[in-house]
Amino acid sequence: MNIFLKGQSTDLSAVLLQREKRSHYQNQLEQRYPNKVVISFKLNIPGPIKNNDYLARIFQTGWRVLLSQLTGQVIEHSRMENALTTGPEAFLVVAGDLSQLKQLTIKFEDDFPLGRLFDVDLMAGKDEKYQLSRQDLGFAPRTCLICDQEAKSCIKAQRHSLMDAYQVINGLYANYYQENFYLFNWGKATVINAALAALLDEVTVTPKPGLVDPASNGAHQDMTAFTFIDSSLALRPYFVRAFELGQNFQGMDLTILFEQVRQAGIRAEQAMYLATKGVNTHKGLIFSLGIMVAALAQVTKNGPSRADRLRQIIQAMTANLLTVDLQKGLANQEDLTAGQQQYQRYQLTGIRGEAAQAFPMVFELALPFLGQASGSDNQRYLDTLMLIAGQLADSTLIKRAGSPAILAKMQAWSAEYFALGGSQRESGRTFLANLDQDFIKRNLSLGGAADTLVLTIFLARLQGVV
Ligand SMILES: CC(C)(COP(=O)(O)OP(=O)(O)OC[C@H]1O[C@@H](n2cnc3c(N)ncnc32)[C@H](O)[C@@H]1O)[C@@H](O)C(=O)NCCC(=O)NCCS
Ligand SMILES: Nc1ncnc2c1ncn2[C@@H]1O[C@H](COP(=O)(O)OP(=O)(O)OP(=O)(O)O)[C@@H](O)[C@H]1O
Repeated sequence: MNIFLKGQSTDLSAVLLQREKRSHYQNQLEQRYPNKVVISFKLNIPGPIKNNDYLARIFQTGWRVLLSQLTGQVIEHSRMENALTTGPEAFLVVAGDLSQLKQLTIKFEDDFPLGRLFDVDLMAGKDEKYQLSRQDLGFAPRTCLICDQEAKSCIKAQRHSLMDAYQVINGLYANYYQENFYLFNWGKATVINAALAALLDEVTVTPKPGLVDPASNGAHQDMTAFTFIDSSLALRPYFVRAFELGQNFQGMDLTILFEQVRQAGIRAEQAMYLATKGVNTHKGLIFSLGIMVAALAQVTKNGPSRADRLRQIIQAMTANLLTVDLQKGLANQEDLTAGQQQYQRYQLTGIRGEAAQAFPMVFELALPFLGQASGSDNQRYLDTLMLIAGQLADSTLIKRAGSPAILAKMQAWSAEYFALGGSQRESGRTFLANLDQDFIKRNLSLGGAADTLVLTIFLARLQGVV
């Protein structure tokens, strides 16, 4: 893959002019916010092509990652220019200590896999040291993209060809956005924020067939979008707990970690019912997102990791799940849950099967799709939801329809939606609005697909692709 085949060329004079503009703007910001730190954030791409869809994607990913590292720091102002042929660039004004912030941005440039493609500059007006260099803080100067020498000396000596640089950048791009994607060792605050944001994102997506959204409570009489807000916030301590359980777990037998999360999940269900006055808003997600958060914390506890390792942890955690819940469980219980009934009647494993296979719908279908989808966030999420709904054995949908025959119909509705252009076209949007009305009339809902979308958004946020 070569990401430099498209895009408008720029030239040295445009680059120099833009540098002037940046420096002018940075000074203006310094005057306006004399006690704050001004961060200038841009890509650092050699050659004439400095902006195109691929480079913009890298930029957005980096921006997301940087912002997520700044959680807790007050951001006073930000500005972003995406469309410049000289490359996308952005500014942030942040409250905080200059040297701490500099360390954070050095970590971003050095440890984040796409970080070497960025240039992050910091300035603080009041500080004695107006700008800090890497060397001031005891860090080595930036190394060249291609070899281990100092970047400045390679540039000066013109040691490498542009093609060599392109090859490295193409490699970084392919490596980062591949299916087996990179997982940064995010830390608790970032992961919990991503989980809560994903819950709130999903309920905000409109119009979803039969589901609760801000415009309609769909085929759910007992809840509105507000109920989901209350429920999401009530789950915060549970996700913190799930993260801590995952991070602290030491043993070899990961089914024990799963049991610990499940115990916490049972308490979280009570917290949910208390917050929603007895309504089931997030039962499925207490289970699936709890597993995901704990597994992520476990797999990144000693440093960055990758999606396939995360999936291995999830599989190991849930190794006994189907046997315990669906085989032994059925023999001992009188009141079977919807999921258990569906296993008994149709051998469908539902949410437990998804978890035991480490969420193939999320990792193999929805995430790669969302990463490439275009349009507004709402459009990308609607398309992703409809893609999931066309393929998932959603136990909520089956329960409400009274038969798994609904799955073939759902597959056909999903295919029709995409044939009509999906969220990008008026015809697709009209189809979806009608489907929503139809679902409401027939009391159908897509609870499992909605949950799968939440898991997808959670990971996409951490990956930086939304
Ligand atoms: C496994 C869970 C989700 C219960 O499943 P149950 O059989 O009651 O319900 P059911 O199968 O209908 O699904 C529950 C929810 O999962 C979601 N869902 C449904 N189908 C799917 C699917 N194919 N993929 C992903 N999510 C799905 C929906 O939101 C649905 O409402 C969980 O609540 C549980 O383990 N309950 C037992 C008590 C417990 O241990 N609680 C603590 C939970 S950690
Ligand atoms: N935006 C959403 N709107 C509605 N349901 C959602 C939404 N997002 C996720 N869901 C999931 O759908 C489930 C709700 O489905 P449903 O109302 O059929 O479940 P139930 O409470 O088990 O059944 P019933 O309401 O028939 O007693 C929730 O547990 C939740 O996980």
